[in-house]
Amino acid sequence: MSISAENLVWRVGRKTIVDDISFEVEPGKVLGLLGPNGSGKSSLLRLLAGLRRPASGRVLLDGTDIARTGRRELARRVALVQQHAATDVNVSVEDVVRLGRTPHRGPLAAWRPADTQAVDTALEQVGMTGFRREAWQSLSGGERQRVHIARALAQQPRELFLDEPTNHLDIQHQLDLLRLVSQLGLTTIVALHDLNHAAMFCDRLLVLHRGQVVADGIPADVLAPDLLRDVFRVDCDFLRSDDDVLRILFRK
Ligand SMILES: Nc1ncnc2c1ncn2[C@@H]1O[C@H](COP(=O)(O)OP(=O)(O)OP(=O)(O)O)[C@@H](O)[C@H]1O
Repeated sequence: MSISAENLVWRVGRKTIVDDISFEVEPGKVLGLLGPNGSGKSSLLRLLAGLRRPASGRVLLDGTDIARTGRRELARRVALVQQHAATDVNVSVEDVVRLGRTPHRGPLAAWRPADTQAVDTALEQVGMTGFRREAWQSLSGGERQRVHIARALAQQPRELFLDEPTNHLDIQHQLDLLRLVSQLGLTTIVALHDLNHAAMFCDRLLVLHRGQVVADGIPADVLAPDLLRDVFRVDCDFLRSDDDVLRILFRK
């Protein structure tokens, strides 16, 4: 397994936000994290990336507990793009993406051709090469989102965690981004709200409700009418497209 969570629990005060969550992701697969607002998706991603310590349970990367992995080593291996990721003003797009190289470089190490290559490739992958000299603060919300993803890709992680990466993007860029993510070959965990996108681009889905896993499986099994009614409070019909992908039609 690339990454696994074992009985993860995270609390704030007396409130249990992540409640005994376990799952595994095979190398190179895309796991979609679904759930209503406040169900614990972002909290779980932060635990997986080592930004929060679980109250109990553990996160394993190739069988090693991340609590025993150094911060730098972890940063070379996993990248998290958070919602509303902030970046300092007065920097260029390229500067932001170059930050992704930090875990790979020593404190006084010279910038290497491999670093330039990683930055160039990452900008290209998200379609932002033409913006590299632009000021960060001049970008639209969607462009900023793509640059943050480029920074994560420049990190050249093996595990990529994305928290609602499409939420500022127009429909073309939403589809481009999810297509890119699904083709990278990285072990990816992506929190999404669009259930159709989850069905199109994820190998597996994990559905959270009130901090617990209520479904785990392939999209065709997980996205069932009962689950959508009970967890998301919506009624819907299902179709199969010509390319055999599930399509959810929401009722008015
Ligand atoms: N640091 C914190 N302190 C207090 N409560 C928190 C903290 N972080 C998260 N929570 C609470 O935990 C619950 C889950 O939040 P989380 O952001 O993980 O959910 P989510 O599924 O990502 O939601 P959304 O879809 O709205 O982004 C929410 O009720 C939130 O208010």
